[in-house]
Amino acid sequence: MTQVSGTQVSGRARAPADVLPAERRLFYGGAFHSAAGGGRMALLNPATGAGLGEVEEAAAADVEAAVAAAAAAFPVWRDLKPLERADRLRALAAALREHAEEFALIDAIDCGNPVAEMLRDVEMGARGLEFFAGLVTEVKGETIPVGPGFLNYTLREPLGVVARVIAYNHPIMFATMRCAAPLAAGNTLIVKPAEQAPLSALRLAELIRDRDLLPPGVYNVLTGGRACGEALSTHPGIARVALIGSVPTGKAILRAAADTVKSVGLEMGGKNALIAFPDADLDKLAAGAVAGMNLTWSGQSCGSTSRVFLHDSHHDAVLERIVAGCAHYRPGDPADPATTMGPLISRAQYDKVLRYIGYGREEGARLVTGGGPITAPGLEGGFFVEPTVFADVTMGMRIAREEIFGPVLSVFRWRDEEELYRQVNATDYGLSAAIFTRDLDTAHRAAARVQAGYVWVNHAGPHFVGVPFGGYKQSGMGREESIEELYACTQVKNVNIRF
Ligand SMILES: NC(=O)c1ccc[n+]([C@@H]2O[C@H](COP(=O)([O-])OP(=O)(O)OC[C@H]3O[C@@H](n4cnc5c(N)ncnc54)[C@H](O)[C@@H]3O)[C@@H](O)[C@H]2O)c1
Repeated sequence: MTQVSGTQVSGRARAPADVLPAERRLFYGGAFHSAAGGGRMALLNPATGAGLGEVEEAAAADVEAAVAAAAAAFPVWRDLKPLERADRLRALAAALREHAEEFALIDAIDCGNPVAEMLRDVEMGARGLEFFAGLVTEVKGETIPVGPGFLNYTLREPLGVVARVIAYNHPIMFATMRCAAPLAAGNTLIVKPAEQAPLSALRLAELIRDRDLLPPGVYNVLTGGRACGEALSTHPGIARVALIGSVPTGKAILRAAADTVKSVGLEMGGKNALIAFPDADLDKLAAGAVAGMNLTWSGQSCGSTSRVFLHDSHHDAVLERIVAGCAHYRPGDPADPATTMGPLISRAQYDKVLRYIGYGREEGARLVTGGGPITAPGLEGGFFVEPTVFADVTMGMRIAREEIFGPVLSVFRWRDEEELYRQVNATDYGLSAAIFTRDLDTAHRAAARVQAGYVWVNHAGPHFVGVPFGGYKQSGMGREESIEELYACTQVKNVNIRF
């Protein structure tokens, strides 16, 4: 196991203190400010349990000040020529790439995801900014024939101040790619990073300020917890609140936003199914089942295919290969480029995952591999749990129905296709699904039957910039990473002229 001491990227040794941002205050109106109530939140390195200092905690008064700053910047940003807005977003993407190693390392230390993967997140962030920069001229209207003597047209206008409340599992990617659409549409933004991993968003704010990348007040960062998220969701000066987070949080935001009738976007959890048909290529299927679990970040992905439905004809052979595939992950210091599996984010998440492993055992699932913490040298203080696979899982069990958000895979055995769909769709979630078959008819038939917003055939896991991502049922409202997200950050005005 890698000793958890100094950190390195590309062979250059750096101490964590050198890379973590010094600025821990709230960022709004182009400057850093101390939290009005003096609140602070402690941060931990989840791989070691070591402290990473504190960040300030925004309370209602800080939300008030940030909303005022974002509202003041709105007309400036809205009225910038669209192509100039696009230039600013592209410059932000370029700055992100210039600092890719730094951002990846900050996230590795702060959220525990391995640095090699976080470099990909930075690249996704930059690509997302560039993608939406390219769409600025799509914030456009249309003409509608209403009869002679009239001209009827629509305009798409930005909403105003948008709040972005985000989860901890891809901090810099969510603070960039998933913030690009509101900015491209001409809105100003308040980002509330996850309380567990806010440092890369603060470093981004520093960069925006130091390099004058965006006008003051356009991109604001409020570190804080639930109270800050709640204040953003209820504030009358915020026109839209968009969440990446859990279903309970999404429901709370939906309720909180009702009084001010805000636009709401929700990207929430999943209990996603991978369906294996008898004709699937067994090696690719097993590799897909392992890849779909996102074990690199300990399964902490909304899209993880944490329910695998293997056909009776290949069940045992594939299960064996899945277990072998899980063994290839190398837990270690997330700042080491050779590490391929990071820890869970926190003690609370670690306890939750172990609790669910307990439920699996108690409810009669068969533990095939894993099932406990990883206690290798150098990782004692970290929140590592073994890749865990349960077989003989049935829909009555909690591990079959509830999102664990950890490295726990539930394997089902199926024989009857109708019963398969019944079980696949028997959850309140509907984010993603994966289908493995060599037959096109089967692939299309299954894709039509699964109640999920994002479907992979013969692979599992990747996202594609420009492709609508979002959930059916309680997994979400709206679609992101695509032009649909841009439209969701606008409102349509209709103008009817009589000559
Ligand atoms: N669909 C997606 O794109 C996507 C991506 C990543 C994670 N997720 C989901 O996120 C969850 C894991 O992340 P988490 O544990 O950080 O989620 P969480 O819901 O606990 O927290 C997400 C964010 O919401 C804030 N928050 C919490 N309570 C709030 C409230 N009442 N009002 C306003 N804001 C509030 C948190 O401070 C945090 O910033 C999982 O369910 C996962 O599936 C979804």
